Amino acid sequence: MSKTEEFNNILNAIRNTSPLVHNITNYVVMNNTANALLAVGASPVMAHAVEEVEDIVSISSSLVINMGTLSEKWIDAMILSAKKAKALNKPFVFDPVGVGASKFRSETAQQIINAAVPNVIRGNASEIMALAQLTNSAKGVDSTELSDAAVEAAQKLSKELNNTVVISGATDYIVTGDNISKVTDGSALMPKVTGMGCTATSIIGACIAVNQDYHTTATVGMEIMGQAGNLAEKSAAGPGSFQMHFLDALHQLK
Ligand SMILES: Nc1ncnc2c1ncn2[C@@H]1O[C@H](COP(=O)(O)OP(=O)(O)OP(=O)(O)O)[C@@H](O)[C@H]1O
Ligand SMILES: Cc1ncsc1CCO
Ligand SMILES: [Mg+2]
Repeated sequence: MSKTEEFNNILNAIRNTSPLVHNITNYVVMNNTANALLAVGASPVMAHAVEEVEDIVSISSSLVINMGTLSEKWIDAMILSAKKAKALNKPFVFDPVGVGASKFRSETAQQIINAAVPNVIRGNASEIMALAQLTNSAKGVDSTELSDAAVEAAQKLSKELNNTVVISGATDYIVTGDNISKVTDGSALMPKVTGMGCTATSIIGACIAVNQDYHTTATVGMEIMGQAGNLAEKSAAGPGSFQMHFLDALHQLK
């Protein structure tokens, strides 16, 4: 199947089936990511109470865990829901926001991965490098280039966990073992709006809900972000209007 066919199939499947995507995400981006999921055609639910997360996982088509604004109860909910997703074979994507910035975040990321290996992990280059160091007993990354070092780290992680690892940035790298895809679409205004990375993770959540070829679906997720970014940039005057036009672009994507 061509890249365009894959893109169309996955986007159409999201629009035709409106998969329920369960998000445990951070206070900063909850509204943005829920709106982005609606705009792309999915159905978001944000739920983080320990009393209900297992029920919500059970009725959802995929799970997104984002550790942006952690606290103890939320971590309990993340672990419960990750285990439930694994037990029910529900696709699960993890965003290790700020891993490496504090001991608390690093320990939490490790705990979540230990509870259930995410089918896809999406982070920026420094997060993916920090995560690879956590799970990795070997020392040092030889490359001097940040992106090369991050890709090497992603490959190590992906091979260790037997999953797909996405590094976002001006160029996105989607890494599944030795299989590496790149997405170069997108706008320089994207890192000027908070939570575009979190949005990327939730969009991947919508894609993996409809197709479990994780390398392909994660790549299509980043391609959706990139193409919507290209479109939004045409009408945006700055980060504020970009954010609005980005939602419209997700809705208008062909
Ligand atoms: N310079 C850039 N040019 C084009 N696209 C970019 C650029 N930087 C980031 N992006 C895109 O922006 C989105 C978010 O990626 P980024 O790496 O900024 O995430 P992040 O650091 O996790 O963000 P946040 O933590 O604010 O959610 C991705 O879709 C990525 O492709
Ligand atoms: C700014 C910020 N701080 C914690 S989570 C978050 C949203 C982007 O990841
Ligand atoms: Mg992020």
